[in-house]
Amino acid sequence: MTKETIRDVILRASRFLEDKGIRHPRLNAEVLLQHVLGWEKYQLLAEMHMEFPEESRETYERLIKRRGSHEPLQYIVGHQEFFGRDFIVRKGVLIPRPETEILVEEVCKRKEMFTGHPVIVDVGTGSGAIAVTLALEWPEAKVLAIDLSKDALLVAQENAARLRASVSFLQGNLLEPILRKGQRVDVLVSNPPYIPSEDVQHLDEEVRCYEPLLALDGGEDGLSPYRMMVTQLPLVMREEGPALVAFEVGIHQAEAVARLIEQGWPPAKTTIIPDWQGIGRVVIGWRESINWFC
Ligand SMILES: C[S@@+](CC[C@H](N)C(=O)[O-])C[C@H]1O[C@@H](n2cnc3c(N)ncnc32)[C@H](O)[C@@H]1O
Repeated sequence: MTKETIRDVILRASRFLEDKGIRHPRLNAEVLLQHVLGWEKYQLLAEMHMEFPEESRETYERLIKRRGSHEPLQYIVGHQEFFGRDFIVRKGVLIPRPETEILVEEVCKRKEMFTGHPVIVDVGTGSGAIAVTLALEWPEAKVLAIDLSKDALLVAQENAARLRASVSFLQGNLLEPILRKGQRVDVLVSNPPYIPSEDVQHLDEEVRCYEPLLALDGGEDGLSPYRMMVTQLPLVMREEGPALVAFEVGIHQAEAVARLIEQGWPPAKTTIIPDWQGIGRVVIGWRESINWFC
């Protein structure tokens, strides 16, 4: 009997994944095989006609079955790239999304507003993608990161350690740990749960059945976490000097969140940053430096 080549096995796995309704089945089949064999993409392409290594068959078929049940690829391989760095992810923590890179980019663009060692807080840190990236991209800053979920904080701490980022992690409800410490901050950044409760049931199976509900459900209209945080802005933002708030928001939420910031934290100005599809994705609120001697 002729043995199967790597290409044969990939094609069979792709067909299986396609039947299960997985988007980009071939890419998924290849990435999972690279993961099992510990190979780079170029090695896989170069060795397509090689005989499939029998000792890897059981593991590969098990992973393909998991993917066929719509478990996210990132949970199976255990990592996701964010802002050019590799982050560990596993069940219990949201997989960082490319849209969130816009949030980080917009914060980094505004570094010049601040001098010295500004205090940044990332609320709902999840895998730590935002906090760790900001700590590495803005080394002068002191970065704090909060999450309600112990599981998320464990992953975030692991990511900070692996990527050698200096971040202080706190467990608690939104800004409560900061209020408890009496800490004032210069920059507040957050990608909170923002899906309206009713809409959670309509999310893709991959998200709905595998990613943590705590990371998704933003209450009745999806705006509850913003409302809570905005109410606390006057108590947590530094009283003088420049200050910045940057929120990632869901579809059709940008205007409402901008109004919440303007009303809850006068005299803040706001701007909305669209994503690549033109959807308002990031809301920035800022207060310029107040010169009390003018
Ligand atoms: C949408 S995820 C964002 C994760 C990560 N920052 C990212 O952008 O990939 C929201 C995060 O907020 C956390 N969270 C939800 N409710 C919270 C609360 N009341 N206080 C603190 N964190 C909360 C969740 O555990 C989750 O990690």
